[in-house]
Amino acid sequence: MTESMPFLEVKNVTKLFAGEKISGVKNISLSIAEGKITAIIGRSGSGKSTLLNLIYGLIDPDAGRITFLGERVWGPAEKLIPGHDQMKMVTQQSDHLNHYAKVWDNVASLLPNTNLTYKSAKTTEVLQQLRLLDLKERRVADLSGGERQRVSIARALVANPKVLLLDEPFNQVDASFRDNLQQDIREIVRQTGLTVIMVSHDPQEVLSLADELVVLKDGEVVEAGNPQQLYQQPENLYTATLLANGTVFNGIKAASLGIATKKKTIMVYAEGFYIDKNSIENLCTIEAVLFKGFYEELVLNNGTVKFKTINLNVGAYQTGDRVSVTIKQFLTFEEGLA
Ligand SMILES: Nc1ncnc2c1ncn2[C@@H]1O[C@H](COP(=O)(O)OP(=O)(O)OP(=O)(O)O)[C@@H](O)[C@H]1O
Repeated sequence: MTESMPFLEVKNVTKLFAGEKISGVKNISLSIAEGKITAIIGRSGSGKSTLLNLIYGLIDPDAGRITFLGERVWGPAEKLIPGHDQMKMVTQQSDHLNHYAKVWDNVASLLPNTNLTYKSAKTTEVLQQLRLLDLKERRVADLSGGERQRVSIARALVANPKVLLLDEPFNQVDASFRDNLQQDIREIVRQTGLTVIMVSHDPQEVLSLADELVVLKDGEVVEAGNPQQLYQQPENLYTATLLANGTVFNGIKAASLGIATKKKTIMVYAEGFYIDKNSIENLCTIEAVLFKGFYEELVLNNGTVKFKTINLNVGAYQTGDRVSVTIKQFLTFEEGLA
């Protein structure tokens, strides 16, 4: 690959579906960086899966083109077996697994028998990377949902694809299992230079896992950048509400909290408030204390507006307490509330 050649490029791609209302993706252009994890985020129906399917070549664009390593990605209209040879996709359904075969065979069967030493070594390597080696003799039918997802990913990786596409792959996996799997994927990316493009609904997941975020709204890219930048300085209210837990106010309500701005909308993240039990400025009532484990969510009301904040000092506040609230930081937007 030459220096100037983009790794994977989506250029002015449109794919529309006729339905009650026209939907799909519209005039999308983006460049995917090699060896990085790019997450596509957006509300339900914003076109995330459609974009992933277009990149993989599972559907044909109406207009525009996708190029991978300088060559066009062809869709089913031009290609008999859909899906690019150097990409692999894993979705929530692990239907392609043979549930009655062992984990080992499900993974090894993707490699040819021309070099049995390589086949065995590569299968061992991938099973090890995905912490499946101890389960290699188990039938897929006897595995948990999370373990099956690991097998699906191992199967996808055994043939050394350049790109792994993940469509909400961690949805059915419990939180601790998901964290471990995410760390393992990060490690594989670091070790092998694999490029990952994932679709996710989960803000925690994309913020901790992705190097780059692409935000889709109604089939269009509204914003893209690294997670920290998009979390701290989103250009759009839409992006802020996708990524952060916070409260959105109009100007009048914001004024009641001491924020003066000409912008239409204000968002304060849950961590943007400062609570003080001992001050009498800007008093608010605690309407609810929601235990979340190592922190609590407090629902507060100042008589004009209700909002939520987090409190790490678990047990310090009770429902009905009056506390002083100061806003440490907030974001302003020209957009009105949707
Ligand atoms: N094959 C299809 N035929 C008709 N409409 C479709 C088809 N595929 C997708 N759509 C529509 O295109 C829009 C985008 O769908 P897509 O599945 O890409 O969204 P998404 O962001 O992945 O949503 P979700 O998060 O709910 O999975 C939706 O309105 C959907 O109904």
